[in-house]
Amino acid sequence: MATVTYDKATRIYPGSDKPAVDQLDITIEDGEFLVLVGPSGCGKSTSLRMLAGLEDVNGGAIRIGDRDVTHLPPKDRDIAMVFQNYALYPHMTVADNMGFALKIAGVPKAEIRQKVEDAARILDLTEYLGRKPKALSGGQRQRVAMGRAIVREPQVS
Ligand SMILES: Nc1ncnc2c1ncn2[C@@H]1O[C@H](COP(=O)(O)OP(=O)(O)OP(=O)(O)O)[C@@H](O)[C@H]1O
Repeated sequence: MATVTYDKATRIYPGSDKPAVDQLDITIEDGEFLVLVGPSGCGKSTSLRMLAGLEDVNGGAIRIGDRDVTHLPPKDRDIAMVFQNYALYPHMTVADNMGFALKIAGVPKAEIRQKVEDAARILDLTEYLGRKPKALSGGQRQRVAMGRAIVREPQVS
């Protein structure tokens, strides 16, 4: 894990005259669990998407540990994120969904199986590993999306 720093980070969407996120200044310490609370449209998702590299930062900077990631592409940031719609692959089982990023990264099959089984135990998903997402409840789908983030053991999740 690592410290995450927003240093007056600002996002102005093209065509908008008002920042969606205006000089956000916050440090999230290594191991700290932070919840962003605020009214709809106040900029919570935009703030997370800036950290993940899915939105341009138009002012200020974002750092992960000592690295300035402000202009790094998402793939170089070592971040995992769970999206609101979970973005699960409908044709894959729960186990394959959870292990997919590791498979792409070339991790050996036995190691993937072990990591997926460990994450499934934590998330109470063991009995669903062979199911497809359409046969799961909303909460179970959400936990699969979390499992997919956990198995990668990223620096930030
Ligand atoms: N792609 C976009 N283009 C232009 N404006 C956008 C875009 N995405 C979000 N916004 C605007 O930026 C502001 C912040 O949106 P954001 O999605 O970060 O809010 P939020 O706090 O996560 O809201 P919610 O709680 O409803 O999910 C809103 O006014 C929204 O309309």
